[in-house]
Amino acid sequence: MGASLTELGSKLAGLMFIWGTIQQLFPQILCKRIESFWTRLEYYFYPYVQITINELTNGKSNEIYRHVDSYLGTKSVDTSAKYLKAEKSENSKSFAVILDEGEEIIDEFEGAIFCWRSHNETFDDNSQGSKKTQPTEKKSYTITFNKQHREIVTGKYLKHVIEEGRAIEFKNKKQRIYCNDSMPTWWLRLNSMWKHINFEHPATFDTLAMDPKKKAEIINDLIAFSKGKDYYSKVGKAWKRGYLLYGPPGTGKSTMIAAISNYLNYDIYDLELTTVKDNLELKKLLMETTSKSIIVIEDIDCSVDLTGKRNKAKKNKKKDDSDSDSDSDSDSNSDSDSDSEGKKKLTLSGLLNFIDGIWSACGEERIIIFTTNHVDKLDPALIRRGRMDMHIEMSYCRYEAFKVLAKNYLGIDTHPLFQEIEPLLEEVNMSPCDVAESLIRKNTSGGIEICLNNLILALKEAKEKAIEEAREKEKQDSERVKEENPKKNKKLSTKFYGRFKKLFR
Ligand SMILES: Nc1ncnc2c1ncn2[C@@H]1O[C@H](COP(=O)(O)OP(=O)(O)OP(=O)(O)O)[C@@H](O)[C@H]1O
Ligand SMILES: [Mg+2]
Repeated sequence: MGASLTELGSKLAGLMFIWGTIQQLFPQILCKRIESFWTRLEYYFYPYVQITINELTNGKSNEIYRHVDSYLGTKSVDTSAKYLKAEKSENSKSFAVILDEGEEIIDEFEGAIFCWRSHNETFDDNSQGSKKTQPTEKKSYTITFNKQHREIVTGKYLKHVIEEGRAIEFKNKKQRIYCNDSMPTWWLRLNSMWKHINFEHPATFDTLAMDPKKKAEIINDLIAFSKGKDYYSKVGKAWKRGYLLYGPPGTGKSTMIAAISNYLNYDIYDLELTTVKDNLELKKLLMETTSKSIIVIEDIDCSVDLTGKRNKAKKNKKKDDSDSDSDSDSDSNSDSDSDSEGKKKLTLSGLLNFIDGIWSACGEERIIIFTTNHVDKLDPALIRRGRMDMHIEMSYCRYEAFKVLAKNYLGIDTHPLFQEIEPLLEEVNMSPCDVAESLIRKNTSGGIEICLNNLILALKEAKEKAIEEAREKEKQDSERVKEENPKKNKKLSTKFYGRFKKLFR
């Protein structure tokens, strides 16, 4: 097809030359007649249409060109094209193979054939008005197809190419982690409120130690979310999802965020609430986040005092009207939002609006994650379902989670010492972080067995310590009860003594 098109092109160029000569020789009316006849002839004999996609339009980069580039990059590897180029951009994880100048690719879509050709013209540019001309490159792609497929191209095919290209770019793009910093106002007027670096955390769901059922549930939820564009628009909900990760220190909450980011290839916006001045700044920060991203607020219980004011408001309300119920929704919070000096500041209702207010729908496909060590300290409105859709408990390391760590750190699926470790892990509350610490010593101390024995020792010590602490606590509690209610205790003991006597009389 490519060769026939080239031949036809050169024949047409010849005919155009003849046409130019005719135009000079014959009067205008005759020329018009010949022109319309020529158009009909051309339409009959040359049934192809061509669309050009330039790299630059009006001096700016053309987004469609980039998507076509990515799309053809994947196609070019399994075609007969001989001259290909390998390129890697700064923001890409891997290199891309693209067509070299003049190469052709035949693509098929819904039974129609499309011929893509890459062009690279170099010309002397003196558009700046300077005497010296600059050699400038003009890159483009042309797509040639039979005119009967015009509707497929404009209706479906180009859309398909752009979407596929965009998906390839997204898959190859390097993830970034953004953080907000306190900056002077003049700086923020000129720059973004977020600073970023590339995110290269090695955590994945495979290396994350947790109950496999729970892990599968989370992965399925993430898949459903990332493919849920149509569903969310059908039910009329903003395309976002909230996850609350809670559990003791070292149980993998931050690691889970990295695993989610790597799984979905989303950027992370690590929101530091303590540097946010007020609700307006929070809103601006939200507006500067992009789609396909994770907004994270770590240790939300310690970030700012979001619960204090609310509790105060509740207490006052209770005082005024002891019968009335205290509502736990954001609306009830508005009174407590302005502080006593009337200054605007960051409030709980500001944060609630950030999560699911009307502004939260700017941008789409976003995940919001809160982490905390103390879930009970959080305001119920902040974590109610719909805001934090999935509550995930990151718990101490049990046997199933240990097996993942053993595989990661020691490269083993089973070992005779596992039999001894299993019951200990069910009894002892040890975080995956501490278990990993025993296993990571493999390189310095030698063998697998030594690592496992170290772990057994650590578990036994932790068990002893826990028993000791429980005993101590029991002792303290009973002493406190005795101190607090000596009379009551006396009464109770005489009462029980009386009954006891009755029973055994
Ligand atoms: N579930 C886990 N799976 C794999 N590694 C884990 C897990 N939990 C902890 N680790 C290891 O322990 C280290 C600390 O974990 P991480 O920072 O994710 O804990 P955290 O729950 O966020 O703790 P904190 O509450 O103190 O922020 C990590 O570097 C990771 O290697
Ligand atoms: Mg953490």
